[in-house]
Amino acid sequence: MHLKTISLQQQDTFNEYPFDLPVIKQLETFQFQKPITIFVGDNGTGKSTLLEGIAAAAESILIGGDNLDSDDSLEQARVLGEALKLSWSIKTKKGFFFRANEFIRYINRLKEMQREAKLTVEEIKHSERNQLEAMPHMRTLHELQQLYGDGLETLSHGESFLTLFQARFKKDGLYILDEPEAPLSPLKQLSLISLIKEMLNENGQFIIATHSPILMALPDADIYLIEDGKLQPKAYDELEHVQLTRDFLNDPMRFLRHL
Ligand SMILES: Nc1ncnc2c1ncn2[C@@H]1O[C@H](COP(=O)(O)OP(=O)(O)OP(=O)(O)O)[C@@H](O)[C@H]1O
Repeated sequence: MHLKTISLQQQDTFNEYPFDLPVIKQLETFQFQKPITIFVGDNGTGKSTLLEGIAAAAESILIGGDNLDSDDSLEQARVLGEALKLSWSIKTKKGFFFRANEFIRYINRLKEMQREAKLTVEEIKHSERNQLEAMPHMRTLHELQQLYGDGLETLSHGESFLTLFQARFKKDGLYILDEPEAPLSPLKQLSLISLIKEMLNENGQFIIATHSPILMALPDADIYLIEDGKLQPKAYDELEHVQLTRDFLNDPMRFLRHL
């Protein structure tokens, strides 16, 4: 465990986003008790906002390796981050903040980088230019290959996501994951659970917002439901996400005939 508590410092005004959100207004101090903390809640309850604020305050890097300052869409997150006070057992700089949309942009950027490097190497090979000019591009290709294997170009978003996670997980990291299930099939969500379990043995800490009943079942996680602006500890079986999914799968028609 790295991050122990987050506290919201006194604000002058609570009538503007993000401070107007009930979950932020009522935050006071929240204590992380276990290496995996899962935030659950209906759409719009503020899970992403909360995670973004924590990521900003923790100075997390984005999955692409940039810091949060480089992303305009995270401006309010930075404001919230400044209002949050964090306490650590040992502060870590390792880990990352993951958001599905940003990840897809990042994967596309990597693929583009690889494509361009390949093209440039080919061009130089078949030209009169000094062949040493190809070196930096070959280095890029080599580095991408080392990190992500041979398949980066052809992997789907879901496949590259897991490859990338595997490549990026480092010992002692703090991982803040906002709906990591987004590109993943149920089977791949199980692979993600297995990866997360491995990282727990490497002293990883995970803070996850999810709608996935599969990820909510991560063993030994603390689950908090955001409801009426409060963060309420819940057992897996008490969660509406789980109950509703279970009931639906048991008898889809029971639900569908009423829609
Ligand atoms: N930049 C913004 N400016 C103003 N309001 C915002 C901004 N970003 C989010 N909100 C509002 O804050 C509320 C909480 O949004 P947030 O994305 O944190 O919820 P969420 O629980 O993650 O939702 P979901 O499960 O749908 O992803 C929503 O009502 C949203 O419209």
